Amino acid sequence: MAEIGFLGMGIMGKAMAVNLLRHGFKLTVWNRTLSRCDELVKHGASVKETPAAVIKKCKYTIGMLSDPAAALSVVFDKDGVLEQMCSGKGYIDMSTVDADTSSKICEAITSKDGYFLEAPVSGSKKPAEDGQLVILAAGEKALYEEALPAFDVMGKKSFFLGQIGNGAKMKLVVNMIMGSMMNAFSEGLILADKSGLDPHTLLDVLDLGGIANPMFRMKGPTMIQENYSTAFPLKHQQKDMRLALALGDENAVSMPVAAAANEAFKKARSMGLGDLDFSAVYETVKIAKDSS
Ligand SMILES: NC(=O)C1=CN([C@@H]2O[C@H](COP(=O)(O)OP(=O)(O)OC[C@H]3O[C@@H](n4cnc5c(N)ncnc54)[C@H](OP(=O)(O)O)[C@@H]3O)[C@@H](O)[C@H]2O)C=CC1
Ligand SMILES: O=CC(=O)O
Repeated sequence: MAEIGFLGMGIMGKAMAVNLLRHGFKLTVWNRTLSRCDELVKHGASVKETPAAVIKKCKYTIGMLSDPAAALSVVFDKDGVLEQMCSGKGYIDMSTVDADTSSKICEAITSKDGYFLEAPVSGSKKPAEDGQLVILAAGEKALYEEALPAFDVMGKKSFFLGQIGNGAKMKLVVNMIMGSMMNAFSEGLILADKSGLDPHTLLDVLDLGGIANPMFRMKGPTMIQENYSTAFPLKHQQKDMRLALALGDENAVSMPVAAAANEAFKKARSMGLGDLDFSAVYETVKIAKDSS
């Protein structure tokens, strides 16, 4: 089995890489903060000191980075992906970015005769650990097919959505809905509490009805306990709202609900909650309640 490169050992990258190693894939990994690769070595990964060195060694390489700036930096900066990209090699960016960022990366990779695929994922830390992600790929079909054995380990379902940008857009639409739902859910929890109802009973009622969903089921109990242990960092959810709103701008789609949700996530960031789980947006609603 050919060795796969993996750039970015954050919450998601690490979970996805460990899962691949557990299933017998050989990986060479890199992370900006190199010490974060130590745990991967214990699971059998090799480490290189630059993205370029990973690309040189591997037939194809996956990137899982925080945001557009990070995704671009890893490709274009000194010792980056582009330096060793050449014919026969592939790069798969699984970060959540906008279609423009993905197109810039695609153009640069293909100008070096390399293959490019964008493949953002739906699903958080636990689905990444369990290989239960939903993969939203677009771009070079041949690279998609080459990576399918790895996608089948990382995810429960992979979609090939056609031309570059479609995977990025699909991911932003999904996360725009998720961020808006999280805000409505937070308001509901407070409204129940303020009206003299038990929020736990609200969770039971929700779970039996037409709007039952895994997010309410998983996040509800921890939010009531004010436990925001990070699975999906709030700063990344706000980035996704911002990028989704920009997509709305481009297409003249009015999104007042998403715009309000974005404001709540911005407020949470200004309160220093950006590194907590995105469910910590609940704190912005609680403040209003506590001060009344
Ligand atoms: N967590 C989740 O539930 C999900 C996240 N996503 C998306 O996946 C991506 C990764 O998320 P997640 O793992 O949670 O994020 P983390 O914040 O845990 O990790 C971010 C990674 O990006 C690296 N990074 C940040 N800035 C730079 C830079 N300028 N140059 C090089 N590397 C950089 C970090 O390196 P360092 O360690 O050095 O800081 C780290 O490896 C994001 O786009 C996110 O929106 C998608 C689905 C679910
Ligand atoms: O991007 C986050 C997720 O849970 O999906």
